[in-house]
Amino acid sequence: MYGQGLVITDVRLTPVLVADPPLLNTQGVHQPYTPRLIIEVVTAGGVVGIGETYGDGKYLELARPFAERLVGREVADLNGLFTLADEVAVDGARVDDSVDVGGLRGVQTADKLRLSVVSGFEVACLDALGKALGLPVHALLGGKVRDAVEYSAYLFYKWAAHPGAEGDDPWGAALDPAGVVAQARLFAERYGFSSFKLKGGVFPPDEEIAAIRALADAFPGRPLRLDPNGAWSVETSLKVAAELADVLEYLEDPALGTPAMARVAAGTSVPLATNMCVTTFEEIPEAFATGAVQVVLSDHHYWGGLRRTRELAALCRTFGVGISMHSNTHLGISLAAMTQVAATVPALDFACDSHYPWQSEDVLTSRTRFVDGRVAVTDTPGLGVELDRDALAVLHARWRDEEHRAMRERDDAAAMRAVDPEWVTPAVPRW
Ligand SMILES: O=C([O-])C(=O)C[C@H](O)[C@@H](O)C(=O)[O-]
Ligand SMILES: [Mg+2]
Repeated sequence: MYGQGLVITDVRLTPVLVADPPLLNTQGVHQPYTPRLIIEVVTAGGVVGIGETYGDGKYLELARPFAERLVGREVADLNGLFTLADEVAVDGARVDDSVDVGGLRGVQTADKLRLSVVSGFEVACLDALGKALGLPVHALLGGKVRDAVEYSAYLFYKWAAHPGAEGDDPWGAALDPAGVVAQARLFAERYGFSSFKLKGGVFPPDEEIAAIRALADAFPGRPLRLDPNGAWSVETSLKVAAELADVLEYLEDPALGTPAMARVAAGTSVPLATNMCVTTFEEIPEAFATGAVQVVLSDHHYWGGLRRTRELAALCRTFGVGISMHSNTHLGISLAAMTQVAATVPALDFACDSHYPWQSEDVLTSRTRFVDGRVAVTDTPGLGVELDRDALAVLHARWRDEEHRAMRERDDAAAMRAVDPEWVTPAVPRW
């Protein structure tokens, strides 16, 4: 025991549904609302630490028994979170080796499910510990090596609005090269981003090549990335890589799985990045030994938190592999967590991904700002952000609302069936 004040006396779990625009990916389209889980860890000393993670049913059913076990432990016992997680049984039906349908996030193992839950609690414990000690989270991780973290604009093909919605959303449609460039200009104007990632795998590769070319013309010399989420064959990947070699900073998950990625890597000088074939420590040896990836896009949610992200960074550095960050739909708590850990990683050579600009709603008292494409690293104790309980209540009420029950599970293919009743998740490779 370090001190009675650090003992966890209560854990609050609040699932929420967050508005999400109709962003297209190779599996379908984002639903109007997406689930997230907000975690609050309360200490005997009266400090509340906050964390955030995925909110679909398979995460909630692990988070609840995990939260019960946490009461009586200390927020400083971060290593203990992992042994505790092993005690929580994972329903075998939730686990298979296929790519996670909703999230395009690589394999779905029991361990990875557990880690995705632990990560939210680890962040909440770090926030509480930092607040109790008067230290920012980055100091608990060893200290920041930069004062701001650079993010990249995350461009999506999208419809003007969700089916049945009244009027267009503030972003409008982006379904061709001109639409993609217009969206990129909005990102550059509103947030100052200077690198751009396009979510691909939506249209035939030639159309996506044209979109990247249009971006290269509109933003000469800026880093560009294309990510079809494994939708292409090795041959198609090599063709796209050859056509865009002069403008791509990297190609992200062009083909599915480490062997296919290794074959692509062997045939191109364009670096390959992944958040699909290397998403667990177990997948690293094969991928690094075969040269399948040159950049790993970490996601602290599924790697098991901020300290595990630093372990991953050390491994990448050892093997000469770059590191940056993947992002899925997330709120400001996770953006703060990403920023705090990214601030501590020495060789962060690529702007990180963030969906945050697409999220018009948040559970914080003030939205986090991007200035010149960067988020400032705060020295405020903990994560440096504050929960807005009213906003949390509103988003939770939506989650409870029977009308939105179907949205509690993210399912991009189901959302697509609203306009194309025949739609099923496409077989891979799609092209
Ligand atoms: O590969 C990626 O970067 C992602 O998986 C990010 C998101 O899942 C994105 O594809 C999405 O939400 O449609
Ligand atoms: Mg990706």
